Amino acid sequence: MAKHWADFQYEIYLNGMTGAVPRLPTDLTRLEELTEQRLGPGPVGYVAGSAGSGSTARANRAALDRRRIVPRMLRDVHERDLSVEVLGRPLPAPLALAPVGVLSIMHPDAESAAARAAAAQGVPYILSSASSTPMEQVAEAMGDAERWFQLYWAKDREVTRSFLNRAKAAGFTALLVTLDTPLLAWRPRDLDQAYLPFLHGVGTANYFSDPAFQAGLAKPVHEDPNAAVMHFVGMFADPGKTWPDLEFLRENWDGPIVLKGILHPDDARRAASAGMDGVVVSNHGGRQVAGSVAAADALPRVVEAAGDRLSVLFDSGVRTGDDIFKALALGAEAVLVGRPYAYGLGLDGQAGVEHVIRCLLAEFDLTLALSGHARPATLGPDDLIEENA
Ligand SMILES: Cc1cc2nc3c(=O)[nH]c(=O)nc-3n(C[C@H](O)[C@H](O)[C@H](O)COP(=O)(O)O)c2cc1C
Ligand SMILES: CC(C)CC(=O)C(=O)O
Repeated sequence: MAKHWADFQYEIYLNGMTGAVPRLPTDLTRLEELTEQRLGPGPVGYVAGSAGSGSTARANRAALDRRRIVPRMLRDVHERDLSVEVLGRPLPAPLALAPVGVLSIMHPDAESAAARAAAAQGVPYILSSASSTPMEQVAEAMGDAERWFQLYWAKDREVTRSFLNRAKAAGFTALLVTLDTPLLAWRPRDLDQAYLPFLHGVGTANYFSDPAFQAGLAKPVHEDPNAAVMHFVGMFADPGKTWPDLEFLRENWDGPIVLKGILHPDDARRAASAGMDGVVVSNHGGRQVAGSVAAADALPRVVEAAGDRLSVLFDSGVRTGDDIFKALALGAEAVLVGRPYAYGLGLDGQAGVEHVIRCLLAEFDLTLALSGHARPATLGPDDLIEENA
């Protein structure tokens, strides 16, 4: 019998018989405010912030909220199985932790704690290129648990080649290449506080520990850390890249490659033609293009363009189990969640991240059951209506 994630609900109630209540709220939309109270506006501002006036982040939420579930009755949901296969890998549920860099601004155990939480709950951890902990150290914290690597595609080919070799050697099985961040967007919350973690050397661990990166420096990192930071800023992304450049990645990575940040169906078609394995429909949680299409509004057209040639994953705005239901009903195979687990980490370390995963999946399991489904595979567009469409 598959695990029933919904059992977390009764675990909480039964613990309550001895006077215990959850350390963190089970409505995950409350985490941002709590984290800000606990950690102050600087770091939380970086995590919570988005591009421009925040219209894309708001649109992400509105597009999910506007879609309403139409539950079905009497369909035997007694035994349920949330497991799915994504990129040829069996997953216990259609959820992975999104790549979120610079996590040491939230908690000293940073990515290692988040990765351990993902491993404990069995969901894939996607490590950011801009992590505050070197990839080998995070991999070690995870044992043989499922891990994927997110690539910021550097200007310097040798650094990219070196990252791919290191990630492979450290057991990362899939590569997510983020395409929506060739430049850092206009982010007023960070600008108004003049706060950017990278300038303080946070989020540079993979680079500073990399022989190919070090080869580009006049002096070792510890002798001139400011020069190392400026070298990172100048090379971590490359606005000059075009579609034919993907060949280099295909040649240097033999596992699945997924393009993150796809919103237009033609870009999904190009991804398939370029031999990619999947896409993440994402607007980077509203952090890049202000005024962008909401990720959930872009999803159906990308799913149609992808056909059976690409795996389609989804992120940007997922906060609840019913959001996962909606993304899957619109055609995503799985979702990634970003900020909520970063807040969980900030509030309670590894346990906080595990709390976020368990809440999301318990609520998804219950939403699935209460709407007449025993498995993610039976979800489809008929399960939703769009208000005011
Ligand atoms: C603080 C922060 C750092 C992030 N760092 C990265 C990163 O290094 N690489 C990447 O591809 N996406 C990064 N993202 C974007 C996430 O992977 C994901 O697309 C986004 O958070 C999803 O939206 P959500 O936060 O609403 O769940 C970051 C997001 C946040 C909030
Ligand atoms: C700009 C990156 C290095 C980090 C990131 O993706 C983000 O802050 O959204």
